[in-house]
Amino acid sequence: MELITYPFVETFAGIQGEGTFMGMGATFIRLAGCNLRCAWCDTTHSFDVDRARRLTVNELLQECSLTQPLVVITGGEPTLYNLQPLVTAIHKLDKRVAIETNGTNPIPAEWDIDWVTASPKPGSNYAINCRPNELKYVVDDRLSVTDIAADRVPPGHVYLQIESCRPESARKAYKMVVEYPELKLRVGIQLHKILGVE
Ligand SMILES: Nc1nc2[nH]cc(C(=O)O)c2c(=O)[nH]1
Ligand code: SF4
Ligand SMILES: [Mg+2]
Repeated sequence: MELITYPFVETFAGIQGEGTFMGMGATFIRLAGCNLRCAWCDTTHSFDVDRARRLTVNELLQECSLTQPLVVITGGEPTLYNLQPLVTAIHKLDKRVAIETNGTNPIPAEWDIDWVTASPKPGSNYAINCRPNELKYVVDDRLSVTDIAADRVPPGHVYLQIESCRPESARKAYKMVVEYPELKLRVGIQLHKILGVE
């Protein structure tokens, strides 16, 4: 049987900079390739699948030092690949697995991912085709409150993330939280960018 390989971009130990687990020590695994092209994407270096090294689960785990309690699989769009073998291997090392997805693809329950962060994007008309634990919307000029699917996650699990630290985005996120209290939104930041780390 042919072993599954993943297009590998980078790994680093740091802190989860976004969402519910913000500030927690995390090992990041970034895979290449994305089915969208967002105007303000901050990981365009993950787009080129052809240039990425293809690693088996074992090779990937050798590459990463899984020192942190949480492992965040991100991209790009990591759901383009069957993540089940990778998640199973990480669980055997007694680590929890979170994923960062744009929400366009279903995530099979068999993958057994512990925490799904979906960040619906304008390029997919804010599609959510998985079952997220939390939602993260980048507040750009286009985002409207009608795009926000607060009913898809438990109350208080929708983050309005400020786009590229822009003051207009921060003001818009603030206003949305205050004007729509019934949606139980939260302003979200990217702590790693404020701290100047990866
Ligand atoms: N520190 C840190 N936290 C993150 N949370 C989600 C990230 C991502 O790029 O998906 C990310 C990232 O790139 N760095
Ligand atoms: S979905 Fe994420 S990785 Fe893909 S283009 Fe948009 S911001 Fe970049
Ligand atoms: Mg990032």
